[in-house]
Amino acid sequence: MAFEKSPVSAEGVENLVFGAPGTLRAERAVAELRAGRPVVLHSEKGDVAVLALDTATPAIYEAFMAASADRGMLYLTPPRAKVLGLDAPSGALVPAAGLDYHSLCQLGYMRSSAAPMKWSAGTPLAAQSALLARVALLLPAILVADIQPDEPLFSACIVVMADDVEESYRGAAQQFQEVARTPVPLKNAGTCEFVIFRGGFAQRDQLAIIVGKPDFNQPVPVRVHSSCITGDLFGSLKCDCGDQLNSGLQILGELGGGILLYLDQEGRGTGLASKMRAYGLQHQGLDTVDADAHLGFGGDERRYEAAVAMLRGLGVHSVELLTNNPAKIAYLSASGIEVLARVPVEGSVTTENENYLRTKVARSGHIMDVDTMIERNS
Ligand SMILES: Nc1nc2c(ncn2[C@@H]2O[C@H](COP(=O)(O)OP(=O)(O)OP(=O)(O)O)[C@@H](O)[C@H]2O)c(=O)[nH]1
Ligand SMILES: [Zn+2]
Repeated sequence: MAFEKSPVSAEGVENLVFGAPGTLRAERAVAELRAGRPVVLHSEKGDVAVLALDTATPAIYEAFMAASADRGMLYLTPPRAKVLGLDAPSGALVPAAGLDYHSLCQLGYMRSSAAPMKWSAGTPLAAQSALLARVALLLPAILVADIQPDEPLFSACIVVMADDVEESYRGAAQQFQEVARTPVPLKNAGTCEFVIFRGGFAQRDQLAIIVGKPDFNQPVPVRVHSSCITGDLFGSLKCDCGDQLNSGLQILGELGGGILLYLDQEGRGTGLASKMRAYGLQHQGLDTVDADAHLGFGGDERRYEAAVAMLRGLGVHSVELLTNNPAKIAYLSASGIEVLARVPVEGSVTTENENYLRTKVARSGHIMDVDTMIERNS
């Protein structure tokens, strides 16, 4: 049979090759920020040049301030502003002119910092810029400078539309494709099927592990587990993640099979570097939530679009969720995955993780009874 080629427009080719343009811009901007280069965020209300402190250097900072005629402002996210004692529910903007790079970092994310004397309320554009830095797995401490759309000194920068980042989490941008599926024999869970998905914003490969032979016509037991390299891989005693990973796999087997989604979301979505910085602050006596707030992060920065897309890709619409975290149940339910039951997944309590577990209950609403867990272990 003759194969008829359909003509492809230039725009069609671009979409075919590069994906949705908004997502592409956001992904390029993320790469630029990680490389320590500024990007421009554009909205109808104006443009801002953005620089992430995490990857900048004193020289880049000085060049940024010179190019923006000293208009650079340090954006403090709402949690960071609160840590500094500011009443700033939308975050705060602090003029950077006159501050050297070290003082700026001090104010942006370090522990011993006094509240700034001069500040104004944060803007939506600054908040979107900080979101971009977070997606880049950088601290949300950023510099923003109002610029003209045609400002020549920033003309080489990648321009992102203000809505690109949030849009990238939605709709077509969240399509995942299964790229590999293979059996892997696991020590404690028998031979499982490892399914690799690719897609979504930032294009990280994600892993679904099918334990046993779950019945996909019934609610499927599912564990949505966020990566914790310290706990899962190295057996760190500071958290319960490694235990939860193992008991999660075991419970799935006992329930007749199920799925474990292993999400690339180190440090509750803040990234490994920020998690280790937070550990540094925890060694100084802060709890897990306050340590993250010092760095400018909210209590939990994770999103579960990838989990929802993978479940859909596997043909799962109704689940029994293995978790102690009500936020996971709420997120999946709001995304159209029916959560019919919750199955608790507990790790063991150690001297090193007891406070962490109690903080999860007291400040993050996790459903756990730490005292009963201690009694059961003893
Ligand atoms: N920022 C930060 N992240 C941490 C810390 N300790 C562990 N984590 C991360 O916390 C997340 C824990 O993931 P999960 O076990 O899936 O989630 P959970 O919120 O405990 O919920 P359930 O285990 O389902 O009850 C992982 O991303 C870890 O890397 C910490 O002290 N600070
Ligand atoms: Zn952990």
